[in-house]
Amino acid sequence: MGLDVANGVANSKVAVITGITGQDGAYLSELLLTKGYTVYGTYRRTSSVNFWRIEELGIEKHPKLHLVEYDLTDLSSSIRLLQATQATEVYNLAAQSFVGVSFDQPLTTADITGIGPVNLLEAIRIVNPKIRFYQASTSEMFGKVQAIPQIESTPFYPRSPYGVAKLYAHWMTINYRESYGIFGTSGILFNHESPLRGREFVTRKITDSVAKIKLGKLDVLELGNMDAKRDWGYAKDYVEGMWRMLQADEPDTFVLATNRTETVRDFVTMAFKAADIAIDWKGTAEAEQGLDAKTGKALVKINPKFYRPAEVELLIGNPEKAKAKLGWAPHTTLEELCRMMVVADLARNERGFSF
Ligand SMILES: Nc1nc2c(ncn2[C@@H]2O[C@H](COP(=O)(O)OP(=O)(O)O[C@H]3O[C@H](CO)[C@@H](O)[C@H](O)[C@@H]3O)[C@@H](O)[C@H]2O)c(=O)[nH]1
Repeated sequence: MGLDVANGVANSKVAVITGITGQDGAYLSELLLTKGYTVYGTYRRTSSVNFWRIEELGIEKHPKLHLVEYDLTDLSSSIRLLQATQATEVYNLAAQSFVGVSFDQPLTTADITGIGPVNLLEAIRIVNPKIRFYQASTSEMFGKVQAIPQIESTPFYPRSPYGVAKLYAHWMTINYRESYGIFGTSGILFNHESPLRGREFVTRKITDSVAKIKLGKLDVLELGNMDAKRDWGYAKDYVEGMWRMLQADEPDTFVLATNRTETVRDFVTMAFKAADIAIDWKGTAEAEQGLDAKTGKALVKINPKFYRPAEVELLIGNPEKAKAKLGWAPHTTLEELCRMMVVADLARNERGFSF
């Protein structure tokens, strides 16, 4: 039994976190280890598995962190995982999580992101129905939003194969809760970012590019739809919310968000500002450019290849329920988050880091 550092008591809790190589998997592992959990973090066999995130957090050699090869699309693998680990909590963070890719790979996305979680729910039903299950649902399920701001009861209207797949898994979690009494909780998380974000997502693409431009390693940042509005929070705040959801008395559905929305363009301006570069926006629609206010040099351009077949134009969530029932609130402003990411990417680019 480990010592729960936060509460000073013995902790025999065992968590399985699928998707340990991702941003949320890394932060959640760090959080649960500090709480004394034994953590089994799963990763998928690929030719180049990369643990740079848990290495950056310095937890890759933690004695209570075990890395396990596992495939979410395989039921027998899911059953063996729960039997072997004796898990008390399962956090399903594994997914094909890039919205843009889901338009090119809709069936793979459906398999991993939609049906994958049902393998875990079935495994829980078979191995130990008392295991608590967290499903990483998403604000992408709101898609073409039916109300502003979005809350737990807002009707869904997904706009991507990824959003549709996530919605299936979301309802299956609720269905297993209602049908079999499984503690299946779904967190509808709005966009959450950090220095550990992958560069395929827009915020990190921006902060990494801004750092490269500042250091003279890149001329121009090319983006798609800069009018899209997102409710961006800090991933570290959000994994705390996931953990709180599984400590509640009852399984439920919760929105985690900041209740503030900004355009991609605003985030670009903010990121350049964090690197002491002022941007002037010129032109309209496809011809829009961001110019260096001092030199007039083009630093940002639209490239239509980054547009999506269908777009989610506006997301903004109200986390009132999580606040009232879980005592959860975001603690990091978008300006602080953006600056943290730019500073990290400046340091990384200076030392030639490439993830
Ligand atoms: N990735 C990317 N997005 C761009 C670009 N240019 C504009 N965008 C716009 O930036 C917005 C955010 O894109 P992403 O950062 O890729 O995130 P997302 O599509 O909102 O999805 C993320 O958040 C979801 C929660 O709402 C998550 O579920 C999902 O896995 C992912 O983390 C989208 O409207 C996208 O069209 C670009 O060059 N790259």
